[in-house]
Amino acid sequence: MALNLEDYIASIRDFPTKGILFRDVTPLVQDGQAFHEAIDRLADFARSVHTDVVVGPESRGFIFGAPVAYALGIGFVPVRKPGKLPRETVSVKYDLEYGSNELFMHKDSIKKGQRVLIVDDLLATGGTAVATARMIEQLGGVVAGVAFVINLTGIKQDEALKKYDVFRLMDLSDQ
Ligand SMILES: O=P(O)(O)OC[C@H]1O[C@H](OP(=O)(O)OP(=O)(O)O)[C@H](O)[C@@H]1O
Ligand SMILES: Nc1ncnc2[nH]cnc12
Repeated sequence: MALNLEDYIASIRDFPTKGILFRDVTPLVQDGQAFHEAIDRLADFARSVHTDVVVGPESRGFIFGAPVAYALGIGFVPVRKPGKLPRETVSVKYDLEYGSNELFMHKDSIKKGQRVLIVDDLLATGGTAVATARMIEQLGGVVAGVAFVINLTGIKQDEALKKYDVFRLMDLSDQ
């Protein structure tokens, strides 16, 4: 029988700062059956959009992205924070609620025309996903879809996400 994956998410008030309700995926990952089911369902979506390669943003995107790529027998590309990738990169700066951030990918990580699935644990403002999509497109890739374990509701999400096929395993409120 299918598990209720929402039961495996911990919610922590005022972490990492006051006013944030942190949705923690570690109980899901710690449970073999729940983790397996989450990856299977993300992998089904990946197949349905004809994914050639999976891209995952550091660091929680690695936890879900790499097993999805493995399940399909395709490659995984990490999106990293500043100062981590050793070879030639592309990068995109994006705004956070307070301040800004920059993400990087290796220049040779995506081949022209490849269908790319972005996988991450959680969609909040969409800043990370949109910045990642921009880099993929800059490299000549096609964003086949964007897949999350959790979609946070009640938060203003980047309109630029609307043009993509967005899939999530569950909706959870930001409050
Ligand atoms: O939709 P957004 O507003 O961009 O927020 C979602 C992103 O924030 C979190 O990562 P974080 O940058 O905290 O890094 P971590 O995975 O290393 O904890 C989460 O794992 C997503 O990648
Ligand atoms: N509320 C939240 N819980 C967990 N990760 C997050 N990343 C951004 N917002 C988050």
